[in-house]
Amino acid sequence: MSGNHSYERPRSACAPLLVVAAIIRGPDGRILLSQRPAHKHKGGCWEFPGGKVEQGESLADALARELHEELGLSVLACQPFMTVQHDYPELSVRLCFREVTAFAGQPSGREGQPVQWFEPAALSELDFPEANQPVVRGLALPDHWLILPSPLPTDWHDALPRSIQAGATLVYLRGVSDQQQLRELVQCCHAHGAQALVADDSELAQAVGADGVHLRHQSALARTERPPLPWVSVACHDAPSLAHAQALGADMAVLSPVKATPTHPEQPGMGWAQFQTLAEGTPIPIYALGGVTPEDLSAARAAGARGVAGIRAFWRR
Ligand SMILES: Nc1nc2c([nH]c(=O)n2[C@@H]2O[C@H](COP(=O)(O)OP(=O)(O)OP(=O)(O)O)[C@@H](O)[C@H]2O)c(=O)[nH]1
Repeated sequence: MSGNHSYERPRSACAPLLVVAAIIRGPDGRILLSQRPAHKHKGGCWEFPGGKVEQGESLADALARELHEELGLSVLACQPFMTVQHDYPELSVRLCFREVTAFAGQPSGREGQPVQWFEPAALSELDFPEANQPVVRGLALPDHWLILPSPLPTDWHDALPRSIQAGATLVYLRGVSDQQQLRELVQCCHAHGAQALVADDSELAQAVGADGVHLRHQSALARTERPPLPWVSVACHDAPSLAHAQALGADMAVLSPVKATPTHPEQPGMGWAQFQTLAEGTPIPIYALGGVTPEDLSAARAAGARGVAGIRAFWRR
């Protein structure tokens, strides 16, 4: 904690307040949260432990300092998770979330703040600062998103479970028109612990037992309401489509193309810098698509993505 407890928007500059916050998972998968003191901005809300980055301090140093001061923990390893920019009426914040993958010490609220471990599924019931919503939703999503190759490879009975086991626990079942085959694909996803989305059609999703829909670009633009399903994703290419995904109440967006792909070599790709600008302006978990492989996860996270999506590079034959 720094000594300055004021949270008024600085009069001279409107640069967002830079904050680093930690997603700390215990060995049992629960997540550590602390409760903000009543007198502070967003007092009484649960938060991911952290605080303001001081002048000249790196994010890693700020995180290490805050977790030591607030919880008595030493950070041994961490990686970017998501970056969220949010405008409260009274101040703008740029929240850099880091996933702490190794730490030493027993956490305790060293400043008298309540701290508690929560099951990930319990987070959606808690009162968080508004800026945290994309992260709370993002925590329920996987790092990897698999888009089914089309036409469906004949060896899918082996390759789909292998791809899910490699981490793609969200699967977009595209390009399959046969309902019976779609049902089998959904069952295969569920049997291996993955959720399944179908393209655009919520009635079809319900008929085949899928968990949601992925709205293609034009189909999303033609809608004014969110389909009534647990998961809704939207294909986006620019700021207006991301804004529309947000207005629909989508749970996530897939932003493409990040890089040129063999199928669309004429499209140059927006690159990570533009991706970052778009992702940070959008309060929805965003997946990077287009010439991206599972190995791009760190670059994608550093650019504010929740994860990476793809076809061939995510398909394990
Ligand atoms: N630490 C933390 N801050 C958050 C989260 N979400 C969120 O909107 N914030 C906002 O980010 C800002 C962080 O400031 P802070 O009060 O925690 O900073 P600090 O530890 O340096 O405290 P200080 O005021 O005692 O110097 C606050 O405006 C807070 O409302 C979160 O999950 N964790």
